Amino acid sequence: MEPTIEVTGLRKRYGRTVALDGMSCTVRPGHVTGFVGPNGAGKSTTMRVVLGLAAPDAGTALVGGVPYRTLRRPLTHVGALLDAGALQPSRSARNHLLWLARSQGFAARRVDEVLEQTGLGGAGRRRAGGFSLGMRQRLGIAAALLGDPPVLMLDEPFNGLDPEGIVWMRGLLGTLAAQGRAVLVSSHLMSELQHIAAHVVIIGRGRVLADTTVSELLAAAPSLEEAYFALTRDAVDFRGEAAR
Ligand SMILES: Nc1ncnc2c1ncn2[C@@H]1O[C@H](COP(=O)(O)OP(=O)(O)OP(=O)(O)O)[C@@H](O)[C@H]1O
Repeated sequence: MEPTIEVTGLRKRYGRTVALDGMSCTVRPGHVTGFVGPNGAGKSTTMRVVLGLAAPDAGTALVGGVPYRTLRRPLTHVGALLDAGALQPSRSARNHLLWLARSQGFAARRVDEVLEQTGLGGAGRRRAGGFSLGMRQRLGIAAALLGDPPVLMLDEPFNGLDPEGIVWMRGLLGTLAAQGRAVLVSSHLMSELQHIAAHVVIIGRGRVLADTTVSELLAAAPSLEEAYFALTRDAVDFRGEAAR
């Protein structure tokens, strides 16, 4: 499977709210692609549509050229971190991952590998409900890595991480991309993206405002943050909703 995410002409309304308004972009392998935009711009909705968790009103979303729902053993194709809080609180971290692994026919050994890889080796038997936000993020990453997928889609993976966790996450994302995977990372932390992303898709009000390399943006603006502000000035969702 070619590690790509291709989104074409996605439209999605929730009642009167236009969440996606013709979203199109392609995420390619070998580098981290940053996915940024103001609150409510449509980042999570795009990711949910790619994963088949929300149905678009129009348009297509393909992973490696096919819709996610047609993938057999999907975790071997796409690893996703959408909501790190989405776990059974009474289950241990290890059992949470074992349950996922069994559903996909992975060996239990793989669970221990991803626990180690995410720094949770010593916490695997602790109740996930008692985890800090940063630990939940790590557990969410562990789940995303379980199937060793060529495509990763991570919604705000830096959330809740302490400084050591942030450095670790930077390194991990760089390694995953260098291994030839397609890595899509949404974040509001422009300075973080400037560190790790080679490509950025900037969105506003459900559509793409810029889909370009970080170096191209930095050639026109002193920082990624300033480039972002210039592009999104008129696309702040909850303050501009009436203008739609
Ligand atoms: N299930 C839903 N029901 C109703 N409205 C929704 C739903 N999901 C998303 N929306 C709306 O769709 C728009 C896009 O939301 P989305 O969560 O995709 O944005 P986002 O870019 O991820 O924002 P944030 O940066 O705040 O996480 C918002 O106006 C949001 O309120």
